[in-house]
Amino acid sequence: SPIVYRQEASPFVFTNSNGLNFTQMNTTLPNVTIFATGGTIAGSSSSNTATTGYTAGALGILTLLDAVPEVLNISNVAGVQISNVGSPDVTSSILVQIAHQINNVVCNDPTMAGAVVTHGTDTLEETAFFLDATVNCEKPVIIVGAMRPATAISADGPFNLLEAVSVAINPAARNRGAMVVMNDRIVSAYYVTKTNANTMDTFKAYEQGNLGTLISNTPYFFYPPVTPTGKAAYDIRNVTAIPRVDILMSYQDMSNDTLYSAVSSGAKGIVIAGSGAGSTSSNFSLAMQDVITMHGIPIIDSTRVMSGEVSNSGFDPEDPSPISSGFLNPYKSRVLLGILLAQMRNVTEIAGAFNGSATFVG
Ligand SMILES: NC(=O)C[C@H](N)C(=O)O
Repeated sequence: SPIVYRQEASPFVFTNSNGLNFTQMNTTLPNVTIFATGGTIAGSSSSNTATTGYTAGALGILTLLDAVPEVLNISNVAGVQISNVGSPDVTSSILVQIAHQINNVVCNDPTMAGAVVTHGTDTLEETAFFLDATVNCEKPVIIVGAMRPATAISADGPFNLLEAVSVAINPAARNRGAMVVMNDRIVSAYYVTKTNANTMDTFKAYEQGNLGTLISNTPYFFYPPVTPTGKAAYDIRNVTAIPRVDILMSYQDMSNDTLYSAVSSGAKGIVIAGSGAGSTSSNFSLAMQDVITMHGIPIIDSTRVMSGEVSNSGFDPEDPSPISSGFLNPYKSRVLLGILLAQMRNVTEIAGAFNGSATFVG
C-alpha cells in the first residue's frame, strides 16, 4: 500500500507512515533514510586543527545535515538517531537493530531509495560487513564516516555525507550490497578495510579495488553490479543477540592462556589473527585442537597481515583443525562467525560459509 507522508508542525518536517521524520518533502526527489550512530563525522573539538583527542559522537543528525543542506536539493531525508557514540562503542545489539530497521523501513518501503549509515571509522568495516550480510534487498546501503571532526578546518564529513546520499539514491548503485563511500571512492563493504589511522584516504580494498568513484558528486561505477565471490545473504529476522566471538593475535611467545581464558570467559567462537597465511606457534596449534575437540568451539584462522588469503585445504568435520577465513580479515571473520552462531549453524555449515560453498540459504 502506498506510504502517506504527513506534514507535521513545521513546514519542513514530515512524517511517513513508518513514523520517520523528514526534514523536507519534495515529491519529485527520491527518499533516503539516514541512520546516525556517531563517530568523528558527528565529532566536535575545541580546536579547529585537532584530528585527535576530540569527542566522537557529540553532534546529532540535524547538525550533520545543517552542515550540508545541499543533501536536501537531491533527496528527501528521513533521520533515525540510532546512537551517538564513538565506533568502538558500537555493539552487536546496535548492529542487529540497524539491520532490522533497514530491512523494515527501507527495504519494505517502496518509496524509499536507499539507506545511509553515518558511523565512526574505527570499527566502520565491521558494521559495513554486518549490514552487507544481513540487509536482504537490492537497495543501496551506504556506510559513511569522516576522519576530521565536524569542527575542523576542511572537515571531510559534509562532503562525504553528500556523496553517500548521492550514491544511495542512484539507480546504478542497486544490487551491489553495502558500500563504503568516503573521500570520493565507492568500495565494497565485503572487502573494504581501514588502512591508515589518521588520513582521509583510509578506506581501501587493496587487492579488489574500488567499485566506483564520484566526480563533482556524481557517482560513476567502473563495472555493472557484481557480488563478491562466496558472499552469502543471512536472514536475521529472528536474531536478537549475537554470541560472543573473540579475536586473538599470533605473535612470537604467544601464550596458550589467552585461548583458554577466552573460552572460560564465555567466548562461543574464536578468530585467530594468524601470522602470515594464518600461522600460529606449534604449541598454540595444539591448544586450538584441544579447544575445538574438548569444548566444541569453532576457531577461524585468519591473518594479521593487511591483505591476502588463508587458504582452505578442505574442511573435514572429523579433523579438529581451525576453519580458514579465506580472504576475510579477522574483524570481518568475527562478524560472520557471530552471525552464524546466532543462527545456530553447525561446524560444517560454518566451514561452508567461510569457504564460499555454503549449502544453506539465509
Ligand atoms: N574517524 C573516526 O570516526 C574515529 C572515531 N574514533 C570513531 O571511530 O568513532
